[in-house]
Amino acid sequence: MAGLLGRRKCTVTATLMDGKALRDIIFSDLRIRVARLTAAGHTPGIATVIVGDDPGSAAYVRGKHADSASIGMHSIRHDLPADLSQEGLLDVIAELNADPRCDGYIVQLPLPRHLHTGAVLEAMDPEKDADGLHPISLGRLVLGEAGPLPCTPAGIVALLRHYEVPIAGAHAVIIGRGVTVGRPLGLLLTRRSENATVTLCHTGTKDVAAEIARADIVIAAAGVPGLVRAEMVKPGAAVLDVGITRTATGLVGDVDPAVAEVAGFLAPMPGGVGPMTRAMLQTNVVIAAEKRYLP
Ligand SMILES: Nc1nc2c(c(=O)[nH]1)N[C@@H](CN(C=O)c1ccc(C(=O)N[C@@H](CCC(=O)O)C(=O)O)cc1)CN2
Ligand SMILES: [Mg+2]
Repeated sequence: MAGLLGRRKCTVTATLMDGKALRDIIFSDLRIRVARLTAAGHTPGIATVIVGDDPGSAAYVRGKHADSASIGMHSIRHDLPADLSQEGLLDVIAELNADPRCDGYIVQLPLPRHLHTGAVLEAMDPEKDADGLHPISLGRLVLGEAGPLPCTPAGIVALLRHYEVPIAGAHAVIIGRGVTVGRPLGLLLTRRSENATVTLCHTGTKDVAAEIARADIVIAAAGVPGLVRAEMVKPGAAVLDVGITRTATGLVGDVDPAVAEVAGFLAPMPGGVGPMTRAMLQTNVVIAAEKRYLP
């Protein structure tokens, strides 16, 4: 806990939600499933598409390939120049849609501003949508039908379940309405299988602190360093930090470390939700391959 809380004297009450430990458990299961597919004649494959050279995005993509190698999958990389045209990107998407070695793929977000993210996601084969961000996948989520789930929201629900945080009947406050986290997480937590009551906060929310104070579960995905402070949090609440801001001194989350003195559960950044995002991506690809190649 010293790394999390620095040198301040404090009394930690929160159970740390260890995303790396849960990721390792998930990867052990995926290794077995990948071996089964390989024995059946098809080694599953993931592909990534990244446009431009943003160092953060490049690091996430490297992580995705390292993860797939570690569970025995093969992977395909498309590292494309920042000035790539929309047509050029759609050509790569069409290639991956047709490639039988690729069971699932992602387009790393955000894309450069001149590219139309919605049109790119829509051009993907929904059966190969490893991120759960295709409009058909999001529509299935709205309708409560089976389909790939967006990785960060799915990872958050898996963490809450693993640590037996009560979700049904809980009041969950999500801060941030982005398409990769906040918006689909609201849909996920309000499914009958989760049954939470959700408040989705955003830049138009009048009093975010008042919303946080009422929450049993707080998910901070705003990208505002230290947004959630100890005095805002209901004692015993579960707090999950999804925010990542790159500063001169390193990465900073949306949750002030002193929250660990008040919360019942804390998923810190790093080491909480991030590794679960990675685990859910590999899971989505293995599921896609199983659907295609196992009876
Ligand atoms: N196509 C997608 N783009 C983006 C997604 C996504 O799910 N699909 N999510 C984020 C980036 N992301 C994966 O792509 C991602 C973010 C953070 C982490 C992570 O492990 N974070 C670490 C801390 C960061 C670090 O150590 O460098 C942690 O929390 O422990 C993994 C994946 C936006 N784009
Ligand atoms: Mg754009």
